[in-house]
Amino acid sequence: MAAKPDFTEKDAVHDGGLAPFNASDDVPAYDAPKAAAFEQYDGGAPLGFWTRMGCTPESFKRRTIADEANQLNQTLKPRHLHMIAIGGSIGAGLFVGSGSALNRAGPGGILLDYGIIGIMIFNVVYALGELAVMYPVSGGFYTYSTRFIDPSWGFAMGWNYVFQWAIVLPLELVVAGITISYWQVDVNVGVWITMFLVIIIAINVFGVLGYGEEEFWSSCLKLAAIIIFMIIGVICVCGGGPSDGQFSSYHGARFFYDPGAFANGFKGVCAVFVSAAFAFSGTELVGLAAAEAMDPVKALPGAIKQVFWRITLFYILSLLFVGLMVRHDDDQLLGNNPLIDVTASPFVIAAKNAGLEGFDHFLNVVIMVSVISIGNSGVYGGSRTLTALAEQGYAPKLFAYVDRAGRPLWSTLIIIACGLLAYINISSSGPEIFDWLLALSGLAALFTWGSICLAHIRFRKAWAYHGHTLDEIPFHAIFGVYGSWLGLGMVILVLIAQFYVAVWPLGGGVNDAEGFFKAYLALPVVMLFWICGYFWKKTGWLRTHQIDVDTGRREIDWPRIHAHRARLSAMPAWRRALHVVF
Ligand SMILES: NC(=[NH2+])NCCC[C@H](N)C(=O)O
Repeated sequence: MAAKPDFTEKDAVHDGGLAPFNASDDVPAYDAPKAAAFEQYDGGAPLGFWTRMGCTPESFKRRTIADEANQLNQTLKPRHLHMIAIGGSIGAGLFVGSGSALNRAGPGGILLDYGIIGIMIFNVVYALGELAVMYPVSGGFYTYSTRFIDPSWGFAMGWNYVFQWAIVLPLELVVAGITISYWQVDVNVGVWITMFLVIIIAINVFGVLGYGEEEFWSSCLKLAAIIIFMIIGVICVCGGGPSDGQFSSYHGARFFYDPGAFANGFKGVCAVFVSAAFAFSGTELVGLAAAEAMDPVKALPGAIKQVFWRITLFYILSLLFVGLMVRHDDDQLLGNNPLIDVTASPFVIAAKNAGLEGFDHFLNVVIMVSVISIGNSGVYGGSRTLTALAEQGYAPKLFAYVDRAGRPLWSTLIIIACGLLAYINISSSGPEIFDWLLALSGLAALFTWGSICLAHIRFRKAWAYHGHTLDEIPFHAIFGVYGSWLGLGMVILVLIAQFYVAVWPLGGGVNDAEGFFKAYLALPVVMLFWICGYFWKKTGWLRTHQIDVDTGRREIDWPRIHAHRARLSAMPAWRRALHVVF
């Protein structure tokens, strides 16, 4: 192993009295958890259980704990982070939206689309992990853009992220309401929307723990559903389906030949990138949640590795089976709205075609739970980012208020208030408005990911410039800076592909202005924020020598890391390879 890197002063503190390295630990344990103290005390006074849970009037008072940079709780356990990485914010985009994607691109096309976005997000999450282990983030990874790219761009990215989630919440509430109509209950969707909104408010009373626990269980449910779906898929494709269904004899990959692997050729593939991006968006939340974890340095690398499973199991394998079991020219795929009409879910259609009684109902429940969980992720992601913006002076100070239960009170309330937009869907112009919201949020995610990659690239450059070595980085992005270049390059290509279909849409001809902006609205929105940020902060692109890589670095327990690295390099190659993905 390489020589011990230059220690910072902070690290020197750790050189005495270290806990012995625990060889049975599978993930590196770098620094000691400092969570418990935040839980029990606030400004010196011990808090009661219900106050910490956010249920007493006392909980709503302003928190005044010592760590000024992070007033949030640090209570998420590794299991929460792991499940957030595996299944957090998977929902309508995958379960329902993939139907219209299949229709537009064909089974081979969607594999290509989701595969490309998958490789992109894989690199994004690793880049984010490397940065988050180095620099503790309190509530917003857009701060990496501020620090390493350009403060005005950081401003734009922060607000862009808040808006993405603020508009996703009402969207998910509507989808949840519509899942119920699958059972043909004769009750106005407004009633269901209200009910789901109340559920989300109730979860948020418990702050980050409510979010963590809800994501944990809903991800378990999603994981179970996907695994069941794939087992059924294997059986059906091999011909073991019920005798009254489509899969009673060997089926194989025939839909890849007839009607074909690609539906609209190259253009079809280009047209589906944004739907795929929408389905993947939220994967980056694990980096945000790290700020509220007990021991992020230990838990985050482990959680980040789960993203590989998320991409392969949830997206690639499940869509492979979808493509094997549903014809891309199946009329049922043409729902009223690509995301909102649950009957157009290819998972439901596959089960129906197989003649499996009841599976569609089960999937419908899964979809309903997932979309509520994403609504909740929306409240989480939006409120934390808004709080961080306020702390940095990029948003009104009011939103920096964190109460004694560790909840960013006003930011949470304002994002929940955006959920009320769901009711406009009930009016006749509702679906039209939703098309716009959807277009906005899918593309917006691409800007977030691109800037995470760019921030990582800039960080590595400045890191070397200031004379640091790679050994001083506790957790490395798996493909290093090349991974981030790949991620960034893919984001740019996808933006170009989307531009191409925005101008020359699938149906043929040239798009009108409305159609173009529907497909590309996020760009002017981001640009607007960027310009506002520029006039406000009056700063531009940061030169390498201007980038400060030392302030606010996490205290790292180096001897432990060295012990861990030594242990790793002593392993046989196959175990090291396994260690990369498990
Ligand atoms: N920030 C966002 N664009 N969030 C949207 C999350 C959508 C979620 N991935 C889904 O499949 O429904």
